[in-house]
Amino acid sequence: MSPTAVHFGAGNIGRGFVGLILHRAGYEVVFADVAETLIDALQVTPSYQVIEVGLDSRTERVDNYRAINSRSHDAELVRELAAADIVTTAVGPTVLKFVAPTIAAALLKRSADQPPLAVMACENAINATDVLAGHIREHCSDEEWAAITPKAVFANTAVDRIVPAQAADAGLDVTVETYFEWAIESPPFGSNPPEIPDATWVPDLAPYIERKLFTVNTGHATTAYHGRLRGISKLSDALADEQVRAAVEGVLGETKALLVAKHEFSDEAQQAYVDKILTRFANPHLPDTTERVGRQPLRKLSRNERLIGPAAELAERGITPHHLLATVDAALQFDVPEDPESVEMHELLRTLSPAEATERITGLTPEHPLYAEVLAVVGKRVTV
Ligand SMILES: NC(=O)c1ccc[n+]([C@@H]2O[C@H](COP(=O)([O-])OP(=O)(O)OC[C@H]3O[C@@H](n4cnc5c(N)ncnc54)[C@H](O)[C@@H]3O)[C@@H](O)[C@H]2O)c1
Ligand SMILES: O=P(O)(O)OC[C@@H](O)[C@@H](O)[C@H](O)[C@H](O)CO
Repeated sequence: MSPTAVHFGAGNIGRGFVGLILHRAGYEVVFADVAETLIDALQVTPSYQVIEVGLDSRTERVDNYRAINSRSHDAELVRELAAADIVTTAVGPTVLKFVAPTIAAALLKRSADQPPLAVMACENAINATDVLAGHIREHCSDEEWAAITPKAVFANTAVDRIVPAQAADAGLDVTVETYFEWAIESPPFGSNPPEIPDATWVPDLAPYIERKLFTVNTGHATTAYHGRLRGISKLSDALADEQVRAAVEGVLGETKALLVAKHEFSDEAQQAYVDKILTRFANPHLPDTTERVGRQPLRKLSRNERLIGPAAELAERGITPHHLLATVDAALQFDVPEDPESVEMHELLRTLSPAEATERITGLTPEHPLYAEVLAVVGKRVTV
């Protein structure tokens, strides 16, 4: 019988990356999602395709999965999780708090004789699994938490594969880039890591997740926000624009300086990583958009995220990150009525003073060396 992995979030990265890699590793994947139509489709469709586009394009078929509606079938999901080998998430960092109660209930129900459940959040955020574990902790009494901890292994991960929003007529099939990396910290598992041949096991995740978030995602966000300001919709077209490209190379030069100073990456190795990423963004076969990549600007402008995170650390080292500040300015102008965070951001810029908006949006306070620079940028966009 196959081992079982329950995966929360059957969206783009869920089907196009985490589900695929777990399937390849021999797991029966149980997708859990709140989107009824998606779950209904998975329940009646025995397989879907992952279409990798770019150099070495190929198509893979994923089958041997089941699907559970996590909104209407929580009890069934708790039973499934209590018996599973792995649980992963790709729901978005702000949604982790909503899946935590179900995982907490399953761990309480799980027999102490079973091997521990491997818990791995696959979100674009630093230490997302620790955040999930924190939410699970909030749902437990001290006694319950003490009973749960031997029954789970919490491991942080960094996932990297560009999976754009899919065409309306794609069904369950997912178009993705050919590149992928799933880095998982190995120490929490001791000598017993789960069998996932495509994973990269690392002794310390911090350099990997920071390099990923502050290079791939900082560069991506910069392409999206500057591209959108110039009226460009397709991500690869945005990077082809001379001014956008200069902005992206500027921010990646700044984050390179930080990453090289902070971690054991040489200048050459980090530049090679940057160059590779720029070719990934430029992939013309990938139908990615500035709207998707810029989504949820309040999350992206928050204190430890891809823009303010590295900018703040550079300022703490005495460097003014002019290019990152220009991207913060472009992000504050991201105006997409269908994106609730974009709407909320403009509401904040309409109703708060520059100081209030700076603290509320970026989490920076007046003592921080970056504060004055960011206040000046926010001040230009406040319309009170
Ligand atoms: N798309 C990418 O290129 C990519 C790459 C790496 C990491 N990520 C990260 O993966 C996560 C998901 O991104 P995505 O692009 O797949 O988004 P997506 O919107 O395609 O998928 C998210 C899925 O989560 C589901 N969901 C929302 N709330 C839920 C809940 N309470 N319980 C269960 N399911 C719920 C949604 O219905 C949706 O199907 C994000 O953290 C993102 O940053 C995305
Ligand atoms: O998913 P987000 O909103 O955090 O960021 C948007 C994109 O930058 C992101 O999804 C990338 O495509 C992905 O992180 C590549 O690995």
